[in-house]
Amino acid sequence: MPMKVLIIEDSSTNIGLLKKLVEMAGLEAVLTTSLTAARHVFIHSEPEDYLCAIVDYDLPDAPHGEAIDYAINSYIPTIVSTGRLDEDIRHGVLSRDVVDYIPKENAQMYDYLMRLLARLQKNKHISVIVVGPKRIERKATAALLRRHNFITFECATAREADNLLAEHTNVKLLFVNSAIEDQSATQFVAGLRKRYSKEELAIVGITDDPNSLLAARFIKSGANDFIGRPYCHEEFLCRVNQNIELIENVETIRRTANTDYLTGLPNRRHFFYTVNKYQRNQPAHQALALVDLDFFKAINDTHGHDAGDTVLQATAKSIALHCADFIVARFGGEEFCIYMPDVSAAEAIEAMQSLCSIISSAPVQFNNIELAVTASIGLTTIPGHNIELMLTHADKLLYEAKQSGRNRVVHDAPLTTR
Ligand SMILES: Nc1nc2c(ncn2[C@@H]2O[C@H](COP(=O)(O)OP(=O)(O)OP(=O)(O)O)[C@@H](O)[C@H]2O)c(=O)[nH]1
Repeated sequence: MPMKVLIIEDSSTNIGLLKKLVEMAGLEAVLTTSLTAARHVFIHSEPEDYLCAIVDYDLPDAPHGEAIDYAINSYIPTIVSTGRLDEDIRHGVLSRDVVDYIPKENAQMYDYLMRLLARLQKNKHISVIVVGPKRIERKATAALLRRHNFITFECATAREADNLLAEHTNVKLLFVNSAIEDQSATQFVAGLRKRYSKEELAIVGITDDPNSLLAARFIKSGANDFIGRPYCHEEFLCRVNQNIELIENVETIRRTANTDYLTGLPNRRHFFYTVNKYQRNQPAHQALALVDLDFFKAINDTHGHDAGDTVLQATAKSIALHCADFIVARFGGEEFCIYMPDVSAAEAIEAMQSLCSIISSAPVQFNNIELAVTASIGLTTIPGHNIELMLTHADKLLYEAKQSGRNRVVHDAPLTTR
């Protein structure tokens, strides 16, 4: 079920626009036109059902931001929309615990709102650690982050921060105060940088003395960024988002570079990288299979290239599902590769024979036509071979499978294991 967004807005034009934006973000818009109506709707709800509220600053029954207080006190992260933005209103908005504000007059701001909604959804899965000697300051920073839906952890020392990092895998951002007590903050940052790259973990240094040289020292020690206290909330948010987005962009580039565009399976490059990592541990058992669709050219020639693509996607799905414990990749064309670490020859033979049957017994649907598909599989199970040698062997066995009639597995396991 999609999460909800509570909209409290009295202008019918804006309410329609906000509804559309919220729905475009894959969320459910709950529309109310006054504070009274919002109270009525929300009384039957749980705060957990709501991703956030978008609240008009100035409503007929709440002219001074009272609806904002209502949403915040109901534990819903609150975004304020406002038609006027003089210094008084800006101060009135930012003195409350809001996520952000959007001035209504600017069309660009709706684009900003879309990004904010996406950000709030993603942040629910991102952890941030705040390290600093003073409890009250840590709590204030963590509260600011929680407003944006981040999962937060706080600690006083570098040692505790190390433990938190070891315990939690989805930490993407770490704030460290320059005055931590058990280690110099810059040494701590330099140590972290040996273990976590800038694209894995963003580190932001904090100092109470913005005029010190600490900013440069933090950055030179490997911090991604630096911020002085007391924070300007808007600057704080911009820096948090910028650092998280950088990490996400690198993740996207990495994922794209490692993935086959048509099937979504890992590509050849990623396959080699992963298998090499496994082989460093010299597994006692290992097997490798090359899976090649039979007469695939005929499917393209008879039904068109889109039909061929659909068959490749369906086959990739079957392989991924059936070989979830193995490392699989699309090698190119109609050829897939499966590396099976720590499985005996007998288990590998059984897994590949069953894959072969699964492919041949499930014709692929394309434009109301059933396309029969079969695959030939070359499987090598000889221990101790490196990946290149395994591929050469599997390729020869695949050739034998094709020559001896297709739709079969040919392997090199000794007779005793069969
Ligand atoms: N639709 C589609 N076709 C592709 C793609 N990549 C390669 N092909 C086609 O796959 C076909 C492979 O043909 P062949 O190498 O002759 O293999 P085959 O017809 O399966 O014959 P055997 O392997 O001997 O059973 C070629 O026609 C390629 O153009 C792709 O991404 N999509």
